[in-house]
Amino acid sequence: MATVAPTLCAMATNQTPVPVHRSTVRSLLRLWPYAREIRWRIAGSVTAALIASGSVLVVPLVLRAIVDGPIADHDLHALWPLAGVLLLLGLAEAGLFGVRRVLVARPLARVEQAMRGDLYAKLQRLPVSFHDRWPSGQLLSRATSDMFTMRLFLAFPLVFLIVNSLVFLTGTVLMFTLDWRLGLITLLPTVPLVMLTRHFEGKYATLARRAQDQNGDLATVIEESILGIRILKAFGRHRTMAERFRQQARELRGTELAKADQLANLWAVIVGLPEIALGFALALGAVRVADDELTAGTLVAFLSTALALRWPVESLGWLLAYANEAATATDRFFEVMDEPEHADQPSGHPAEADRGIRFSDVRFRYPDAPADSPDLLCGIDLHIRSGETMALVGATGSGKTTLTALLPRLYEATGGRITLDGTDIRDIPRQRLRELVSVAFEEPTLFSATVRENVLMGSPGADDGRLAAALATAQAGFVEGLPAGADTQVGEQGLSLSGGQRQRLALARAVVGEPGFLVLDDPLSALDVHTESLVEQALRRVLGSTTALVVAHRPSTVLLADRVAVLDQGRIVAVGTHQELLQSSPVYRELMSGQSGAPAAPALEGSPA
Ligand SMILES: Nc1ncnc2c1ncn2[C@@H]1O[C@H](COP(=O)(O)OP(=O)(O)OP(=O)(O)O)[C@@H](O)[C@H]1O
Repeated sequence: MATVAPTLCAMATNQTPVPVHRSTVRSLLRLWPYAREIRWRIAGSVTAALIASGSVLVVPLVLRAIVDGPIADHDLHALWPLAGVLLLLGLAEAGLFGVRRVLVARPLARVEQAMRGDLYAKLQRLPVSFHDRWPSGQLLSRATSDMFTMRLFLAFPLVFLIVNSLVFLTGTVLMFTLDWRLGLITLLPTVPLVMLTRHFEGKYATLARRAQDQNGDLATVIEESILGIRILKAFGRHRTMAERFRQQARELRGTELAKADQLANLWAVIVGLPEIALGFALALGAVRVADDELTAGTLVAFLSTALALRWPVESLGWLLAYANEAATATDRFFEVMDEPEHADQPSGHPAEADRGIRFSDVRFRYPDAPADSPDLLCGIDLHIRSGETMALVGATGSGKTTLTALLPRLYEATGGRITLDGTDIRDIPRQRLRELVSVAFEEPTLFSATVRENVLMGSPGADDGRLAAALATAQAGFVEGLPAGADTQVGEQGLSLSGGQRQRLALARAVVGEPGFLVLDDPLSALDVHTESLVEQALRRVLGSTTALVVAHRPSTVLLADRVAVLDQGRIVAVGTHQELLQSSPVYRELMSGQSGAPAAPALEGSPA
């Protein structure tokens, strides 16, 4: 038995991530590693769109030939071949735009799949502390709407930003070739347009980012409302939640309207200025045709070219807007992908010879804990001998769940070391560590899958015999009564099962792999007294062949353990058998008498202690 005097933990500082700002182009360039695989297809798509758009620019030249030739000469026979050329140009344009779409549609779906797969894998690898910080809706919107925005950018705006710029340049050269004076007039609005789009880009990028973040917040509210629907209804809080939803939706609508406002202003200028310039060019052109300085055919060709350039210029507004949205979506995607993962690095400490689980001067604080608050765990020293079951007791909020989460490295200890059979857990590859250490938490999470899949998650290779044994240990006989037995689908988060049933399946999942080390966080809390005692009997057999740490809120759970450790003010203040602690530890006595947030204990006669 050991008793340690509690002392207050030292303060530590909080860390917050620093946001990174990039230009639109730099952000979009980060998509290259994904787009590289289909670069030839994108190039093919650009080429097809370029030829199709180029064919539009040939039309004015054919028109000039028609006006100055067959029409001026009243020669109908010469008209038909030229009309045929116009028809062929139209067909080629339509066909090539179709080819462009075919070239990229499927490969881009693969790119999106790869990016989403990488994001999902990254989310799986990131530590629990990351998931504590990020609302799930923000992650959801990154994996869905942002992904869609990036794919659409690669499919359409990227291609047409390149194609339309080249068409604009070629068309401008053509207009200057036809008549440089008219060309100059038509080109005049370019200068104010360039300045305006630069100004627009900055403003629109801010709004696009805000809208995407608000989308994520909205997704969080919806997700919480659906997952927590029972609580909301039970407490009559659905109206409050609905108001929160409406508020978020209003904010998002406001931002979307502000975006539309910006785009409308830009569009008005982009469409308006060139039209005015074209009006002047038309007036000057008509005067010059009247003065015989220009042929009517050339004027028609010039005006058709200018009109053909309307689409490349007008599309600029929304192409830029879309590029901005894609850039912010890319930033949001890489904000997650850039998050550091904890590497499985060797600690450099020599392996200890002692077996079992050993916590040595282990410290921990949550990353988002207030800077002036003390560490939650501040020097945990505890040895659970090999094959021993140790109960962990402490007042509510004392950090018991947190301490157990350090063992499978769901959180990283901020100081000290934890060893399994003498090996520092940081020296054990994460995958292997989680095979060695099985966990069942107080709040049992089940996935939308069959009972079998949920339980075998704890040991993917296990056969039906092991599954049946684990279900028997957890007294989960109710599974046989389910419509398809172990192959019955349990709903999202197992909502179709009762709390006690879910808890038993989570327990079965923890024991199915016959783990060397077992961590149970109050595993029997949702069971009725009869089932609890049956599970205890079966669990005792499992605990006999493993080294276990069991968080105990109830005296009956303490009975499962060989020894008990008392957690108080961030430290283990006493370790011993139940009887020893009742005599020597005032904190334990207080906890067991139910005066410190823990349930009252009977005398616990007959305890294994
Ligand atoms: N993810 C988190 N981020 C920040 N603080 C947390 C987080 N999880 C828990 N805490 C805080 O850490 C403290 C200890 O929590 P923990 O769940 O470990 O206590 P516990 O002893 O298991 O409590 P209980 O007996 O009620 O289950 C609490 O004050 C809690 O608010």
